Amino acid sequence: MQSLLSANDLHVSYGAVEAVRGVSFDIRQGEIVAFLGANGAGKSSIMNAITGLVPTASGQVMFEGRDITGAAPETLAPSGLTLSPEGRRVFGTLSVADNLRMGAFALNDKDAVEAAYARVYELFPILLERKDQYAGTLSGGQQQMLAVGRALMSNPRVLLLDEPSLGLAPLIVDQIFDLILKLRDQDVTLLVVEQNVAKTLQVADRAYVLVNGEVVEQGKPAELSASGTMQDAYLGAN
Ligand SMILES: Nc1ncnc2c1ncn2[C@@H]1O[C@H](COP(=O)(O)OP(=O)(O)OP(=O)(O)O)[C@@H](O)[C@H]1O
Repeated sequence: MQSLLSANDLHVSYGAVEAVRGVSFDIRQGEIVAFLGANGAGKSSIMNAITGLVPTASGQVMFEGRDITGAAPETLAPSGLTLSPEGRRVFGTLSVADNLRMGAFALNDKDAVEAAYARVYELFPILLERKDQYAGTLSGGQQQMLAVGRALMSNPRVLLLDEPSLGLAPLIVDQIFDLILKLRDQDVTLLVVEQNVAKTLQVADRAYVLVNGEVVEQGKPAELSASGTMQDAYLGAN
């Protein structure tokens, strides 16, 4: 399979804090790849560096054969790479439909926008039901669906999901993981950061385990679960 998104020796620093220390990865078309690790392991920093939200200190990020290191976030969505950030940052005083519309800024014709709405409303019927409601009045799970829906409005080929199940009730968590599988069936390649290790390993094709900003292990879920590294990663051992 062809490499779609990759990083080579990626470093991210915040002043003296070295959050990401020489991370390399390679994601191929059609894969669901997970980044796992304890709080502060550097997962969000990797996602944010890929999408230009935080500066890359050194290293290289490639997307579809192009060097996108340090590219501005607004240039990436039009090229097919979109992040659904941690914390469901929806605009509470805008309607559900208007929140979705913001995700479609990269689409330049009305038919494409309508098709994107139709796809998101089919994936999340509750958003259609609530389309005129202020996003701030949605439940946590619905706001998460809106955040993912907004990212999907740009028709990404690669979708980065940062902690999509965080703080959600078990039933909604199951829906989020079902959605990840459904999106893969729609040819979306997924990079998922998660703390819900068990669920994530049920859907992921491969995972990278991070400790203190470094990849300590990678492989297929069955290989990882069999080793003690995962446990160490979550206990914060290094
Ligand atoms: N804006 C920032 N300024 C300073 N330090 C930061 C900043 N963002 C993250 N860090 C630090 O960088 C390290 C990695 O954080 P990051 O958020 O990438 O980890 P994470 O694995 O995503 O954790 P979490 O699961 O808690 O979101 C942590 O030590 C964190 O405190």
